[in-house]
Amino acid sequence: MNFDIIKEVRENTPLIHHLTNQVVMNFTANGLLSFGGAPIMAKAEEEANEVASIANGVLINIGTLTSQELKAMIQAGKAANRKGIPVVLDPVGVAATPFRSDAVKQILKEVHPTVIKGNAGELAHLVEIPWKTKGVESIGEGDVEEIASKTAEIYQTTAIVTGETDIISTEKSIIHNKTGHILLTKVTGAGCLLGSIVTACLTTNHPIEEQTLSAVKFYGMAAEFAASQKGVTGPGTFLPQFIDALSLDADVLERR
Ligand SMILES: Nc1ncnc2c1ncn2[C@@H]1O[C@H](COP(=O)(O)OP(=O)(O)OP(=O)(O)O)[C@@H](O)[C@H]1O
Ligand SMILES: Cc1ncsc1CCO
Repeated sequence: MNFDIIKEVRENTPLIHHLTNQVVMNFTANGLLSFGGAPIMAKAEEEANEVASIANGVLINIGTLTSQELKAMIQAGKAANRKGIPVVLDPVGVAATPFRSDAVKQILKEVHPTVIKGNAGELAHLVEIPWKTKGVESIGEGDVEEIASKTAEIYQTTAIVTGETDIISTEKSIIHNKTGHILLTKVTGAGCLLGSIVTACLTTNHPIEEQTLSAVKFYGMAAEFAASQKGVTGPGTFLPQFIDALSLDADVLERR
């Protein structure tokens, strides 16, 4: 974990253009603000180019996708690629319907994501490995490393597969992260907010292995810290503590 990456995000407050789902917009904006970034939620095709061109990073999350939003995602992703700023793709629920699956194929044809992040079921679908899913959730079991490395290889990107152990695969390396807390699976959008935090970390000037590992590790440490706070008895009491913990220094979380 490279503490400088978290520090740099906070010094620079990168503007992150979110084309994300309706379920998690508010939670994501609050979580990113607490972490030290600047969120803007903008999903109209009419402004996709302009917003992406003033942003430092773009997050594309297809959780509640519509055909109109798909056009905006492609525009914003292409603008980000042209500008050379990071693009993170979170193919939420991609295995659930042909509409989502076709949409992600179209995005991947036109946009090159810096990182593809999702749970095992989502990324397994992208690399045609059979996996059990239930809506937006992954309920299967199997070789998660294979899913991560195939995603990285096929899409020439860095893959993050989230779960009890997060797996990061670049074209050259596989990294494991074990921080996290089971309560993250009991609140909606924990994966979605992580996508935003990963995007913010990608705006710093460090190797991608360090940026992605620092993001997932810090995020898991914040969850562990929040869950250990007095009065946390379940998902509802965990949430505000988690938002608070995202604003802390990494060494404070580590000393827990
Ligand atoms: N069993 C677990 N124990 C600890 N942490 C976990 C566990 N499962 C997932 N996490 C953590 O929860 C966060 C979200 O991962 P998850 O795989 O649940 O995302 P997701 O399915 O995309 O979530 P969502 O769709 O709700 O946004 C990650 O930081 C991950 O490390
Ligand atoms: C529950 C849900 N449905 C579509 S997006 C979303 C948020 C978590 O992925």
